[in-house]
Amino acid sequence: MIALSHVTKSFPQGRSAVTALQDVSLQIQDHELFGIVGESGSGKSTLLRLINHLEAPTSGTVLVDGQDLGALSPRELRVRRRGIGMVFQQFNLLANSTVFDNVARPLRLQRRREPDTVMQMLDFVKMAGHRHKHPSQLSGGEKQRVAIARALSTRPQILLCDEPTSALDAGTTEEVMAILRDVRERFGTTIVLVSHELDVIKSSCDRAAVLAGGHLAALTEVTPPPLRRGAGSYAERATEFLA
Ligand SMILES: Nc1ncnc2c1ncn2[C@@H]1O[C@H](COP(=O)(O)OP(=O)(O)OP(=O)(O)O)[C@@H](O)[C@H]1O
Repeated sequence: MIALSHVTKSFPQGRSAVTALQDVSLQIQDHELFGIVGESGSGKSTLLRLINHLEAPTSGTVLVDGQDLGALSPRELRVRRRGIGMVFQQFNLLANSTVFDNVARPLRLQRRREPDTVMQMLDFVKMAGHRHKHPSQLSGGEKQRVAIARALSTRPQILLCDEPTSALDAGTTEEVMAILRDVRERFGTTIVLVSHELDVIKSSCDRAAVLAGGHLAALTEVTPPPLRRGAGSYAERATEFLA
């Protein structure tokens, strides 16, 4: 479980400070697909970065499975972070490495050579056939699928996704969201998904936090849409969309 309790995060700015999050308390359960929505600047990315301790809270506590990551030594934190994968809007793939090498990299950093694991992950995101290509030869959706495979290569219990579909068109967005739903089904991963796109959160999340100006404006169950976008025939989807 991820538990934030009365978390405030301020960034110094000149002589004053910007408060990105103000007294936020929430819990994310294991295996949940949890959304974080809000307008630009509402504190979504900051909340996500607090979970793997890329940011430290100014006050309050962030516990992951009961553990305060801020209390760990740098070495312990590095080990702990292996259990928390991350996916970004701009994919962050290494341009000079092949698809295979990009996915293998987190394992190599742990001195693990597991080509079978890399291929399993590439199979899972349906990119095995592209393993010898470089990122510049891929579409945006393909790059994001590779980035997801890379994040999964070390089998994290938690996957943090920061606007993973914001650089993608609608059809590709649904493909990537379908993969994230499959990740949760197949591996039981807890997924925290930041997006400003309400339909992305609506299509996939169990619950969502709504942020406004750094405050937790609402914490809500998400009711799935009657028909998932991308599911059903074109005629069904067109009728649903237009009705
Ligand atoms: N490292 C930083 N230094 C100073 N201010 C920061 C820093 N990171 C975030 N902020 C400020 O904190 C506030 C929240 O930023 P954050 O990136 O969390 O919002 P967001 O909801 O993710 O926005 P967006 O959707 O535009 O990415 C903003 O006012 C931002 O300028």
